Amino acid sequence: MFDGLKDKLNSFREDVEETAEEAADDADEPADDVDESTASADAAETEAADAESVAVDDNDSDDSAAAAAAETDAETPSSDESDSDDADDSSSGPGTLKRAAAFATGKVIIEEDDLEDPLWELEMALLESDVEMSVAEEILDTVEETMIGETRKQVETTGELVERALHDALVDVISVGQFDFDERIAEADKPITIVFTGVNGVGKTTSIAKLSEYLADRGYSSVMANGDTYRAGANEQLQQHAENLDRKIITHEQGGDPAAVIYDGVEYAEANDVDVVLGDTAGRLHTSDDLMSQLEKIDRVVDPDMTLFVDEAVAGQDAVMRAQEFNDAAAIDGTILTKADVDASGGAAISIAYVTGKPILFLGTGQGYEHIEPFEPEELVDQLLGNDE
Ligand SMILES: Nc1nc2c(ncn2[C@@H]2O[C@H](COP(=O)(O)OP(=O)(O)OP(=O)(O)O)[C@@H](O)[C@H]2O)c(=O)[nH]1
Repeated sequence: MFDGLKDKLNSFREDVEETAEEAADDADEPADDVDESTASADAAETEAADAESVAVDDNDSDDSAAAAAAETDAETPSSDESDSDDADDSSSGPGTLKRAAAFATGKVIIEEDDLEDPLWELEMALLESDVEMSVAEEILDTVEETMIGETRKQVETTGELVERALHDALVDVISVGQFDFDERIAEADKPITIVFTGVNGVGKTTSIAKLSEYLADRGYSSVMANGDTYRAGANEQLQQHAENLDRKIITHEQGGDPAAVIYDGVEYAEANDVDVVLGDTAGRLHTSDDLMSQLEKIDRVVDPDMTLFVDEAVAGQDAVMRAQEFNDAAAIDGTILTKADVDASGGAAISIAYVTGKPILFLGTGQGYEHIEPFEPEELVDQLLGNDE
């Protein structure tokens, strides 16, 4: 699950560790930066250093080459300005002095310049993983804030600092709006009505069945109500799950009023002491306006206790966009993200809560009825950072 994202976060950590090591080496060994003999370099040596400075422009990470180039540039009037600027930054600027002073007292500093490349790489990695833009920016800001200018005793390694920064940044965006689903169910007056929204084919019907089983495991009875009266075959599909699980199902004819079906589900639950009504809805109508006005009608007629949006993790940015649209139209309370077991990117899992302001409550992790897991932000982040092994 989310292995691609996991790899990318890991390479960010390695990048920063490498950069910090180089920075610490520079601070520790200032003598390496300046070789007196270079000051009297003849024309041939100057040429060689110029060649090096070109290489430095191509690859900023070679600080000692930049320092050598700077020294030669100082002696060579024909050198261009930008070369010496580069060198100043990396070898003799106030940053290096500060860093050297900190290092001498057993502390390490990571500066903005050190992080520029790794952060850029991280941003690209997050976007490639389908993390939504505003979410990626929030993560980068938190990581940068945590790391830059942080002077710390060497009891915390760079690796640990990066991990703390990534952990905090990811938990911040993933846990937006989080609440305890089980507690909400336990405390609510029965019957509780939960309506499921989302487009067709993402695992909505299967998720209703899984949730019915999840509730049964916790001692709650449930009835299914098929409010997807639009799609041919929807009754049969939910019926099949109800039969498999031995649950009562309420259906109307195709083309009927979805609000009326779910209303009947509530009446049935009240009359038969059933704890939870699980109401499916259409994932597609003639127009999205029709779809949204249908959801509004269900809201008016049934006043559900919870509206859960269902989408598949593998849809990435599309799932994030749809979550936003459905939330705008029907004020969702949370998301069930299916097919997490076959999603490498993790972008939807990282982005949906931040974008909608409503939490992911469950992950679908397979095709079996037992394959539904409460969403635990801390656990997911530990897993992404490889701390669960
Ligand atoms: N791997 C995996 N497959 C899943 C998961 N959830 C659902 N599926 C599969 O996805 C397919 C579609 O699921 P459905 O529940 O039929 O989809 P749906 O959204 O209800 O479709 P409509 O009823 O058309 O809205 C089925 O083959 C499910 O077994 C999951 O968490 N992981």
